Amino acid sequence: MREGALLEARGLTKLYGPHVGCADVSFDLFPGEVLAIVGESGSGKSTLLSVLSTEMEPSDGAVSYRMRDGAVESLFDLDEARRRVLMRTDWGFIRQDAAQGLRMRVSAGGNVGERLMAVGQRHYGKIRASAEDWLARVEIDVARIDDKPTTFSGGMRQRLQIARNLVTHPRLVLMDEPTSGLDVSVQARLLDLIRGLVAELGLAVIIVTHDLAVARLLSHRIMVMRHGRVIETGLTDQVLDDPHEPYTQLLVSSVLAA
Ligand SMILES: Nc1ncnc2c1ncn2[C@@H]1O[C@H](COP(=O)(O)OP(=O)(O)OP(=O)(O)O)[C@@H](O)[C@H]1O
Repeated sequence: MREGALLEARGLTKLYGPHVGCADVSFDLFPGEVLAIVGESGSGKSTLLSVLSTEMEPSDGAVSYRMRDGAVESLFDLDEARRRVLMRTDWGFIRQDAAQGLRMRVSAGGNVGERLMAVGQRHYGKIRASAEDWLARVEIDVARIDDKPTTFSGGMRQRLQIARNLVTHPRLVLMDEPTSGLDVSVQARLLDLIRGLVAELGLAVIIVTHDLAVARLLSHRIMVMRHGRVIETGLTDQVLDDPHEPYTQLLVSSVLAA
C-alpha cells in the first residue's frame, strides 16, 4: 500500500452472471480526501460502492485498508466480527434512501446513540448528551430527540443519517447519492452541511453521484465510470473543466442524461 494511503482498491471486478457490474477498478484514497464516482445510470457506481462497503464480495480484486492502529488489512479477509466493528466505528455509509440507513421505528436520539453503544458506550447520560450535540450539529431541533424519523422531512432524515454516521468519528464515509430526491433548496443546504463537516472532521469520503455539480462542490478527485470501467480520473476541476475522454465531454456538456 502506498505510504500514507487510507484505502487501496486493486482490480475490483463484480460480475452478475455474464453481466459486468464493475470491472478492474483500482484507486488509492488518502485521509481527508473526497473522491467522487460519477457516470450514467448503469455505469457501475452502486456496484462499486456495494463492493467497497463489503456488502458484496467482488468476483476479483482486493481492497486494503489502514486500520486505526496503523495495520493494513485486506477487507475481504477480515472475519465477520472485525468487519462489522470496522463498519460501525471507523466507516460510515450514508444512503440515498434514509429509510435504509436509519432505524425508522427508533427515536432520533436512539438512532445516534445506537452507534455509540455499538462501540461500547454504556453511560446513558453521556450517550444522550452526544446525541443532543450531534442533532444540533446537523441542525435538527434538539426538542425532536424523542421523535421517530418517520415524522421527519426528507432533508431532516438525511441530516439524521449524517449524525448517526459521524458520532463515532469515522475516518471514511461512503455516500450514495446523498442529496438526490430532495428539493433543490434542501439539497443546497445539505451539501453545505456535508462540505463543512467533511472539512472540519478531515473525513475521507467516497461519494457516488450522477450530479456533476455535487461532485464539483464536494470532491477533490473524480472517477468517471462507463460500462463498469473507470474511463477517466483526475483532479475534479481538471476533469470537469478539461475532460479528455469523449464520453466525459458528453457528460460534462449534459448531452447525456446522467
Ligand atoms: N443484481 C444485479 N443483477 C444483474 N445485473 C445487475 C445487478 N445489479 C446491477 N446490475 C448491472 O450492473 C451494471 C451496473 O449497475 P449499477 O447499478 O452498479 O450502476 P449505477 O451506475 O449505480 O446505476 P444507477 O445510478 O442507476 O444506480 C448495470 O449493467 C446493471 O444492469
